[in-house]
Amino acid sequence: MAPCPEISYLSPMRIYKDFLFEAAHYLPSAPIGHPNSRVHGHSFRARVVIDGQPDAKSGLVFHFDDLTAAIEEARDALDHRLLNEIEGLEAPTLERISIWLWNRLQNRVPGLAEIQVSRDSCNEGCIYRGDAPTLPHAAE
Ligand SMILES: Nc1nc2c(c(=O)[nH]1)N=C([C@H](O)[C@H](O)COP(=O)(O)OP(=O)(O)OP(=O)(O)O)CN2
Ligand SMILES: [Zn+2]
Repeated sequence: MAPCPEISYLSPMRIYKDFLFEAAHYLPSAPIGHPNSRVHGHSFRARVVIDGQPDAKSGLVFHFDDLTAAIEEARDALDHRLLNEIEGLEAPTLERISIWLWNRLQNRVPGLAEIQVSRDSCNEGCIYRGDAPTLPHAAE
């Protein structure tokens, strides 16, 4: 039977690495006077997930040293910054940060499957799995 094109193949092996960054932002779409419209800071947690099969010889899907190097470059661009000043993050929501990280890492991380960005302090997060069919923007 032919596979259903709407259900993507899920690899049986996933590896991931988490990293933290602290950053300031404001949400330009917030109403004037709302706390979200003023500069404030968050502690963010991000997770980079890779799908793949372990190499027959090395046993590795992707070496964590190489993943760490890619992450460090992206983390350095975010940590202790005003996110709104970063190209592509003019509206720095969890959703936009997830997309930004995906775009930043996809050429350096083979098998990139998912980016998660969360704020543990308020139990909120975003999971992004890369380019997908365009969805309506509920908040616009
Ligand atoms: N869908 C989304 N909604 C909101 C986002 C977002 O990224 N995606 N972001 C915000 C603001 O960043 C807002 O500052 C979050 O505020 P809140 O949930 O009240 O959390 P705190 O400011 O209390 O966070 P602390 O880190 O605990 O100070 C709003 N909506
Ligand atoms: Zn905020």
